[in-house]
Amino acid sequence: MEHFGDLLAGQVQQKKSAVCVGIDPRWKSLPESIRAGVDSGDRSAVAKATECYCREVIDAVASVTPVVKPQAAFFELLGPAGMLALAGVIKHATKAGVLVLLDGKRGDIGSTAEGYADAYLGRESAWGCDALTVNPYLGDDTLEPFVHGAVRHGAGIFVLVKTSNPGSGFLQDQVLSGENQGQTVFERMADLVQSHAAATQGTSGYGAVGAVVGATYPQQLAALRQRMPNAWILIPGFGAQGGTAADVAHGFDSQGRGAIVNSSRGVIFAYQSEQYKHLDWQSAVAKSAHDMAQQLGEATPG
Ligand SMILES: O=c1ccn([C@@H]2O[C@H](COP(=O)(O)O)[C@@H](O)[C@H]2O)c(=O)[nH]1
Repeated sequence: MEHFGDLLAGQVQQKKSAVCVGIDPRWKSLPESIRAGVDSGDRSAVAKATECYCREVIDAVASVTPVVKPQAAFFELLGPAGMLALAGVIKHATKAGVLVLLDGKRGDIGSTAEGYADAYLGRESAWGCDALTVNPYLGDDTLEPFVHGAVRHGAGIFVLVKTSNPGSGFLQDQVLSGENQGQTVFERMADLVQSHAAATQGTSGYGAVGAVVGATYPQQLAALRQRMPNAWILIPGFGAQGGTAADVAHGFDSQGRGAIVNSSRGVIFAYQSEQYKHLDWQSAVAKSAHDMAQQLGEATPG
């Protein structure tokens, strides 16, 4: 079984791209040609059309995208039919040679966490994902089952450390007292992630346990890169949330490795922007992913 950290490193190297395309299929933003004739009140029909759109997005970006990140929320809101669509999207990406990182932000008490880990992680699991985002803020005991599950199933996890949203400082930037005096909550979390990443590292030097750090906090991203030398960093917040290529460059190591940068709306709805309006929607999506890969390549070291 290939080690997840090495598998991702291999894919990034092969495709010469650190782009992670986020699959957040908001129905109202889908191309007119996909929505035509579909009753927006019929969840089953919407889910089928959504799956169709997501498959076409994946085909358009597969050559330049080592990994896609379906956002569970946009499938869950379509009910059971949406979950079937999600399963179809995961299978399609896998067949297209693209790794699947499901953005489900799971987290619960240990025994339940074990259930989530076994449900989602690894190609043989019910959902067949290569990786999953995990919310660790219930405590270290709730992270462990995900770490063990990832190792057992040859998969990876990305743990929320410093999230991209404006309110992330409310809890994550709080300074601790006592044993860890002076550290912020997110630094303490980063140290926990690094210890799991080091313990699970493969030949690439990167582990099966990675971190989520927002592009919207470039200074913290730079510091966290140093603090977690063995952790892959998933960087959301590029594009639509304001993060730039110069901002995310801080998340890569000195050889330009160790990070993947997510853009959802900026890529999958590229046909809505002035820049790509002259293209058909699939070409607009493909071109924006290529342009993003180029921008990242130019901004990163190595
Ligand atoms: O800190 C975080 C963690 C996750 N996300 C998710 O990433 C995408 C971002 O979408 P854009 O359209 O590129 O803004 C979305 O699914 C978020 O839930 C994040 O933004 N920040």
